[in-house]
Amino acid sequence: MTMVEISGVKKRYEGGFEALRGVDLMIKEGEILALLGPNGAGKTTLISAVCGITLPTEGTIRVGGHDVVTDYRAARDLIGLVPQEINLEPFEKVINTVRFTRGLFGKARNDALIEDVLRKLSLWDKRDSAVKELSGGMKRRVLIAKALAHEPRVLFLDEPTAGVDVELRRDMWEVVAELKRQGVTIILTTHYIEEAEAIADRVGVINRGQILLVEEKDALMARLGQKELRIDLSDPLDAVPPSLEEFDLTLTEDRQRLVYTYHSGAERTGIGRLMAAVASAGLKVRDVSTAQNSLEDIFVGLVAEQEEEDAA
Ligand SMILES: Nc1ncnc2c1ncn2[C@@H]1O[C@H](COP(=O)(O)OP(=O)(O)OP(=O)(O)O)[C@@H](O)[C@H]1O
Repeated sequence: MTMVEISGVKKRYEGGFEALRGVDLMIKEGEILALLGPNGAGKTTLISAVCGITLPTEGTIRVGGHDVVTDYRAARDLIGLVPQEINLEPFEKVINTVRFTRGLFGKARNDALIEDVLRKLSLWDKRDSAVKELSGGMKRRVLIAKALAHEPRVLFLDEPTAGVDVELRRDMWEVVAELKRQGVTIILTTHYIEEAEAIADRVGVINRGQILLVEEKDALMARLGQKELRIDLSDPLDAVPPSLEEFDLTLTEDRQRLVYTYHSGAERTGIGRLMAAVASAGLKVRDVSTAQNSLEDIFVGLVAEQEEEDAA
């Protein structure tokens, strides 16, 4: 079942800036989608639109089949939101803050559930502390607890681990894994590829208000796992020698470097055989180096493509 359905969504802010330029995205129930993108890409705007905080200028969004504009209440009831900015009542006790959120959503009091949420987020010992006494990382945990207090079916995490320590990051990942087991759909925005790698089923890349790619994480990771072996030669070559044909090498323009592409995760990379074949072909090697495709390379490539398209 499709849990979140975003069709043709555009958002133009007052003043004319178009933060979303036609977004289509389907998210299945129980799926974890990580949305990656540089600052200002439109991640927060998109989440705000799905949560009914920002009104799209064009397009429709449904959550659990409910239109977030015309059927706001029903859609919003399904959603938990962990915002990027900490917006807590400083003098309130942790436990009351979390209980209050549940009440806001019209759910009956459930102390066992609140205790469970607070324990999972290592907040139980702090339940009677005033929010203002907590560290920044602890406050972020409270935001997550609040979002979970009304048992959402869809959870949005807007850069949940930006600027937090490794321990909280791991805790958060565990909480996400458990929610997934319960069938909760999770959408998180992040700048960290390792975060997407750790928890996402699919990864989307957004830039300048457009989704540039949505791909199964494993496929994306396979692409990220591609490496290049660069062999610098002492003497320029006219062409790749026929004896090296099977390695599908490319010769760079200066004719002094052979480039071999392989998969770093593969059992057999073929590097040993290649080097032996290079020596047999009588080529003198001056240096070798390797380079890995990073998400940044993928970003840069996608962004360059997008700019070319925009210019066309
Ligand atoms: N209320 C607003 N009025 C006008 N422009 C806005 C408003 N909110 C956001 N923008 C602009 O829309 C663009 C997208 O912002 P958004 O916060 O959605 O990006 P983001 O991908 O979440 O970025 P970050 O990673 O920095 O949080 C930015 O250029 C931002 O300046």
